Amino acid sequence: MEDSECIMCIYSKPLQQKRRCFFQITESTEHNYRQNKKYTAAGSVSGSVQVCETTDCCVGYYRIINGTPKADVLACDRIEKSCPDETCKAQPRINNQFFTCMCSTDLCNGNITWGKEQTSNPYSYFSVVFMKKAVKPLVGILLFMCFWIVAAQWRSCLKKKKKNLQSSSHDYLIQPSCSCQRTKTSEIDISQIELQQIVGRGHFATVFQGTYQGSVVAVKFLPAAYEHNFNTEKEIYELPLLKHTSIVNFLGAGRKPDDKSWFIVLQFAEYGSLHSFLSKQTTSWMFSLKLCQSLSQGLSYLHSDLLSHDLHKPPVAHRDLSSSNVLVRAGGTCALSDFGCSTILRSCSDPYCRHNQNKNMKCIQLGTLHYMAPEILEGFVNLNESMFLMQGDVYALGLLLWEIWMRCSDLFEGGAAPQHLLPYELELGSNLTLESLTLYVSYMDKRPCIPEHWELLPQGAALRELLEDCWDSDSEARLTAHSISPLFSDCKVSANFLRVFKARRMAKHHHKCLIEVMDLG
Ligand SMILES: Nc1ncnc2c1ncn2[C@@H]1O[C@H](COP(=O)(O)OP(=O)(O)OP(=O)(O)O)[C@@H](O)[C@H]1O
Repeated sequence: MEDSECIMCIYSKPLQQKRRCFFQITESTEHNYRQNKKYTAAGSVSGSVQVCETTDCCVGYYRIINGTPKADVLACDRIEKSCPDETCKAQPRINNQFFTCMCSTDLCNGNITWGKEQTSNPYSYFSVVFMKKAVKPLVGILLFMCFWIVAAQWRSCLKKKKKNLQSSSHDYLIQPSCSCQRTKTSEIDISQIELQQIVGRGHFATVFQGTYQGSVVAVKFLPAAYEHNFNTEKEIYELPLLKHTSIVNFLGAGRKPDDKSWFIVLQFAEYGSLHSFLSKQTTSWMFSLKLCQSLSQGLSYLHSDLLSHDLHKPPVAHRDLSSSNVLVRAGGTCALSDFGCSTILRSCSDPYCRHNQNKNMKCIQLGTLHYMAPEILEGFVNLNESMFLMQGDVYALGLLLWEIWMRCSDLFEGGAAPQHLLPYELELGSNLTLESLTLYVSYMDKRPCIPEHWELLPQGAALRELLEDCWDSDSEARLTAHSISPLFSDCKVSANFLRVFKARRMAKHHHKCLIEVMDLG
């Protein structure tokens, strides 16, 4: 009886079939070899059909040649994500020349479909885009005039509403899950600081070494016109619970009475920026791990959403991570700094909180170009989506780990690590442009070169895997900062980094450190 019930139950349930997608990888395209390999591994391939191993989505990468879409890559998607569309709807990538699509029915990626304003003929689509571009300003002016008249009538009404909002925002401050709390920092009088030499310059700031209340400090001066940057950075430092060993310690801020410049007083980092540190010296394997560990812990902490004793620290996306914005302290640990472009990711819709969120587009242009994630280069980042901003930081973290390991003498024969280079400096030169970088990183899907001989080192494969999982072109496929930092935690010095690292990777979401690091020194 039991047996027959069991058989009935098997036959009454439809067998869960795996998704089948068209498979094609055009070898002649410049689409990256590594990426192609990952698509090949996404399922078993038989001729032009792939049976997906882990996902229910088919993907297509198309480009327009003589007005016709030609498939570069057709395959199963590499990671599980939502793809509700039954047909493969075109999503433009770069300059409307490249399109991706994603869909969830068998063999749906064989045909790319076009949205309302797109047509099956991409030429017509481009002409629609062109028309839109040309007509837009005219329509814009007309609309603006209409709105201006209406706006005048509604102005007084809006003023009233704004008043109401401001008063309700005070109630809001006491809600910890979505708070805009700040810690009170004392204002510092510039006469209390004894300034010494300049130790750094950025796009906006000049940084001095100085002494304040008997301690060595760094004083970051911003010209009077950069009040917005000053306020953004100060606001981040004043968030409750922001103090962490891997985030530079904020001591206070103020304004100089003479030239009205703003200043921020920070704990002094003896080795300066990671950039200047790596330019001057190489590291041992253990030293490099210390740098990587503290760096990833700092980012994980910055991204965390913490609630402790009625204090709430919302997640923060740095958005300008680079080796110039990471400092190295005397103990050989990293500390994150320069939060002038950062965004506080509050999970609230209250306008009072929202208006404080930094959506400064200038930052995207000013942030060091080299570290910009492909989705940021392509302009596909929705500034309202926290995940995208944080995963942009993880991409930059991958580049920073690469930068550190490229200066680790234990990873090079005879200890001869190459001179320090920024990511993509070797491939694109020191004056790289947004266009060349977008083409290289986004379309060609290339990344900084990982030395081939690393494969022969016990930890080489693990390093490659970690880097590739940080700088994946698909932001959702990247590791998160929270999952990276435990990889370095409490690492005992012992043999076989690779074996234990692999185990660690399989248990990606465990928070216990499983890595035991090989000491090559
Ligand atoms: N606490 C510190 N200790 C030692 N050096 C520091 C410290 N803070 C900053 N510096 C030095 O000053 C440089 C510029 O600082 P910072 O990056 O904060 O300026 P910025 O104008 O905001 O930079 P960016 O051009 O990235 O926007 C750093 O790269 C570093 O060399």
